[in-house]
Amino acid sequence: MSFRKQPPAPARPNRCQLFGPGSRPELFEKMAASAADVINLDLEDSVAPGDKDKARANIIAATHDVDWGNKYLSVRINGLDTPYWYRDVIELLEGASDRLDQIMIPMVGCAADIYAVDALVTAVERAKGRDKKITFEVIIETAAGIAHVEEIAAASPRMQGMSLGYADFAASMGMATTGIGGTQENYYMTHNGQTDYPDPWHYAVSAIVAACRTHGVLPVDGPFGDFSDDDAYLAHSHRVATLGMVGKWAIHPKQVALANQVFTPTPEAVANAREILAAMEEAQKNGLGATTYKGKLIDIASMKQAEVIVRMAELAGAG
Ligand SMILES: CC(C)(COP(=O)(O)OP(=O)(O)OC[C@H]1O[C@@H](n2cnc3c(N)ncnc32)[C@H](O)[C@@H]1OP(=O)(O)O)[C@@H](O)C(=O)NCCC(=O)NCCSC(=O)C[C@H](O)C(=O)O
Ligand SMILES: [Mg+2]
Repeated sequence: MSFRKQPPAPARPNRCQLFGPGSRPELFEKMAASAADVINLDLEDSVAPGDKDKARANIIAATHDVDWGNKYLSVRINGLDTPYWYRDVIELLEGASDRLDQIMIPMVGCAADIYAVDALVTAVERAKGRDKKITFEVIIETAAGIAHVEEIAAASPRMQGMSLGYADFAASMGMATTGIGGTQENYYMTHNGQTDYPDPWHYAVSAIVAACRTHGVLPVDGPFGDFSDDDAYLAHSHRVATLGMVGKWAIHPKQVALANQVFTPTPEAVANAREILAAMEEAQKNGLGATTYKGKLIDIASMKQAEVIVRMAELAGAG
């Protein structure tokens, strides 16, 4: 491994991020009562242009009036190409309580976008004497965002999370689909009469995971639009969990349990991981760097893989 050790990601559960429009305050208590680890109150695309000011006021009030328990509370501001984002930042940081944990920045295309928001956030925090430093999550959802994904992951010490935004990403890349995540009807292969549907998002997911793991940021999967299809949500979530993502958005409350199911290691997976660690500990006592477990090779790298599973379970309170 490089002499530069890979920094750990933030040690907090992030299995599911439940979204809700700031223009629908009647949902806030329901979101707070959900099993989601993270709450994303939205000022961007789920809020109509005419409702931005009212949504902002609703969210600021909710940071004072709603009991969010131990959830990580995040607010998605508007993109830097809009006339709203600077008011979102200023009014949130001048008016929200210190229950606010994070600002989510959409449509990020380069490190300078993060620099701009960081400068404004830092100034208002200082002006208002806010001791609790706001963290950042970004959404990678444009061609520029994926092209510059690593500089974005490294752009600020506030960076804690990075999500893939499927709808805007597909539009920005010029993809011939209106699907939001999952396999796509026209992205298929045929051979000897057999048709398979590979994953059209694999490159973006892997690029985000690599950038995040290099810089100690949580890689998170964004929305899955068809909330009537649980099986497809689960399949998509298992794919991105296998590739290294730690959680997924829920755009409807019924998706929360599905995300928690996928991103909480099963008792069997945790037991298996712990047995691998025990087998390697025994091997190393006998001066061995590699041994077999259930008839397969395990070595020091297997310990690191097992530690990922155990750590995920511990963060989810299932360790
Ligand atoms: C998708 C929805 C518009 C559906 O709303 P609605 O029709 O009201 O839902 P239901 O009637 O099925 O509601 C059933 C019960 O659940 C409550 N509910 C609904 N939504 C939520 C929620 N988000 N959190 C908590 N509770 C919720 C209803 O009140 C009902 O409760 P009850 O009557 O007591 O049984 C709506 O779910 C919604 O707006 N979801 C969030 C959409 C959103 O935030 N979108 C932005 C993120 S995705 C995105 O922006 C794309 C991304 O950037 C990209 O580019 O890919
Ligand atoms: Mg988007």
